[in-house]
Formats: sequence, C-alpha cells, structure tokens
Amino acid sequence: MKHVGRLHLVTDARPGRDVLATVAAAVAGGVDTVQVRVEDDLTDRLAYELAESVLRLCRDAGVTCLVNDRLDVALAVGADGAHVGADDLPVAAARRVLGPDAILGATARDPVVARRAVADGATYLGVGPAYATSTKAGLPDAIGPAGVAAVAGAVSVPVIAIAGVTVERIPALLAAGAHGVAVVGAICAAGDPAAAALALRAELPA
Ligand SMILES: Cc1ncc(COP(=O)(O)OP(=O)(O)O)c(N)n1
Ligand SMILES: Cc1nc(C(=O)O)sc1CCOP(=O)(O)O
Ligand SMILES: [Mg+2]
Repeated sequence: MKHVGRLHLVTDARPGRDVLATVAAAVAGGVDTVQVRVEDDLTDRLAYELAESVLRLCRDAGVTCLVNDRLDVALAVGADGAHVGADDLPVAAARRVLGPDAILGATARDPVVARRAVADGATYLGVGPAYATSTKAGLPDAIGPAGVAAVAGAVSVPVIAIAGVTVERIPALLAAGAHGVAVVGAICAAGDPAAAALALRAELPA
C-alpha cells in the first residue's frame, strides 16, 4: 500500500483550470498525495480520462493518487485509493468495493463520526473545515485546531486537516495532532504552484 502522505493536493477541476499542469508543478514542489476531485456534473468518461492522466503523473513521481467520490473511476484507472464523505458510499461499503489493500479516506468532522469511519475501514480521515474556505460552499462552521485535535485524539489513523490551510496555519494544525494537510486554493490559486507546494512542504515533517 502506498503512503497516505502529508501534503495532499485536491484538484480544482472547475472549467478553465489546467489541472495537469498544476498537478505536475505541485508534485515537483513536494506534494506527496494527489486526490482527483471533479465537479459533480462531469461525465464519467471525462473523470476517467482526467484520473488516468493524473495517475500517470503520480506514478512517474512515486506519489500517491486517490480519487474523490467515484470509486468506479478509482478502480478503473488503478488508483491507490479513494476518499468518501457523508453524501458518498458509506465507508464500510467503500471498503468492500475497493478491497482490503486500497487507501480509503473518509471525511470526519467530529469524534463520533471519526471512530465509526475507522471501525468501518478508513485508512485516514479528512478533518475539517479547519478554517473558512471559499473553495467549497455549504460547509458547517470551521472547527479550528481545537476541532481537529478532538478528532485526532479519538483515533489512531492519520488525520489530514482540510479547508483554509495556508503555510502560516500548518504549525497549529500539526500541534493539534494532524498528520498532514489537504489543500486546494493554497496551490491551485497560486501564481507559482510549485513554489507554493514547496513552502507548504517546508512546514511539514518528512
Ligand atoms: C482530505 C479530504 N477531506 C475531506 C474531503 C471532503 O470530502 P466530502 O465530504 O466527500 O466532500 P467532497 O469533496 O466530495 O465535496 C476531501 N475531499 N478530502
Ligand atoms: C474539498 C473540500 N472539502 C472540505 C471539507 O471540509 O469537507 S473543504 C474542501 C476544499 C478546501 O479548499 P481550500 O484548501 O481552498 O480551502
Ligand atoms: Mg465526497
């Protein structure tokens, strides 16, 4: 099984974004896990083709590649695993679909959901929103480092903090028990995604 990684890039696949160029730059800068996340209305065909291309970049760099939501796409391209949340397949079902060896991430915003997700087979937890974000609408209030700490203290799997993560905020998230962070805007909206990834990476343990 590949490693869960400490610096996750979640792709920003909104129209007009050059996802592959961003992924290539981010990987060069030190991203060690890429999660392919596409718009809900993107066709399966296009999601498959994008995931296949991202996976190729990841394989060349020895980086972990996960697919958000679409387990069929994850399996079809041979990704290292997938990430599911409250609107997706339940964690136990996702584990059955992916098999025992895949990396399976699950969203957990509190300790109760976190413990259940781990019992059902999650390899790691995506925990947030750590801070406010403009990247995704409809989220609950930010839980902050204290909320991340509550989840991290309840489970023994790696906790990946997500939402509003910046270079400056990483130390507080690590102190809260996060194993790593997942970002969209901090890399995808940066003028120089490779430099942005390098700066984030510098705040994380090896
Ligand atoms: C690392 C990580 N954490 C949380 C999420 C959110 O997943 P989910 O709740 O399923 O929401 P969508 O991303 O599907 O909109 C994530 N993708 N990655
Ligand atoms: C995809 C996603 N899921 C979240 C959650 O809390 O469930 S926050 C998020 C996007 C995070 O983007 P940024 O790094 O630009 O804040
Ligand atoms: Mg989801």
